[in-house]
Amino acid sequence: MNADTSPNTAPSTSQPVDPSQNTSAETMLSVRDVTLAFGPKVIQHDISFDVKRGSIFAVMGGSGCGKSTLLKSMIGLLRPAKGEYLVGTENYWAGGDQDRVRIGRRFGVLFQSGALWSSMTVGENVALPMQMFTSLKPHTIRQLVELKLGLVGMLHAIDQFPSELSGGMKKRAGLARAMSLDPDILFFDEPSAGLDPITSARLDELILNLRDGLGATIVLVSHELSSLFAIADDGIFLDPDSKTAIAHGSPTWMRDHCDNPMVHAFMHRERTAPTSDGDR
Ligand SMILES: Nc1ncnc2c1ncn2[C@@H]1O[C@H](COP(=O)(O)OP(=O)(O)OP(=O)(O)O)[C@@H](O)[C@H]1O
Repeated sequence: MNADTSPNTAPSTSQPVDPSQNTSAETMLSVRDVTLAFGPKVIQHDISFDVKRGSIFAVMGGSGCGKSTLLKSMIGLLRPAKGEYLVGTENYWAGGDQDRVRIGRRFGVLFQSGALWSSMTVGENVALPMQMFTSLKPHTIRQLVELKLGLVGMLHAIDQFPSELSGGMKKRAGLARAMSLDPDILFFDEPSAGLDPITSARLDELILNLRDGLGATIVLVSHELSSLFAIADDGIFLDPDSKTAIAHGSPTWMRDHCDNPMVHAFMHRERTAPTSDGDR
């Protein structure tokens, strides 16, 4: 991302920006001057960035800075106090509920826990969005479920219940369900949380395969540095003190070239001084 001031690409603040970003790729999601708040409590303000088609975009920052709040807002669970989200050319919050439901169908979400229905098999979990939102016939749904589970290496577990799965398998099954309706954008909340390093590395590989093999566009929240360096093409770093973005670029660029002390410390796993909110 360069410091271009065209409305499609420019962060509104003067944070350090990675100059190596591909600004010509199609923008799938544009976050424009967004402020997030719970009542009078502002969590982040004036956040702007673009997510490009076929890229992996990471929302980064220390604990409590507002990563999950931003993700929640991007998937339509929290209306921003100010600013807008453009999904392709559509303004997510500008229309009515029906418009939001329609646009939201273009999103697939993988929650931290996998969020599978415990009383349904893996196959039934993946089939559910298709049964709810399409008029596909049962045998077509079954074929699609098998396809999605095959993509994440979980076809063998189609008839198992979530309680029979390991943490990594639950994530994979959750991923298959997130892809159930062929979303334009996948959102992952801490995909590696709770996984051992090997399982986490396998999940990273799978996420890269989805990007490279299917051209998936992915937005994720993570503070797993090894995972961020391995998979993310672009990202934003949120600061809990100034309550806005303080760097914009790939995690490797932030690690190697960003001289903001907070970003540098985070990317190099250094301790920073406790802030007013305590030692995060
Ligand atoms: N429903 C809510 N009402 C009021 N404040 C909230 C609410 N949800 C989150 N917050 C506050 O918003 C801030 C950001 O929380 P959030 O969970 O988005 O941070 P995070 O960066 O995702 O943290 P972590 O990395 O620890 O998961 C925190 O101060 C939190 O207490």
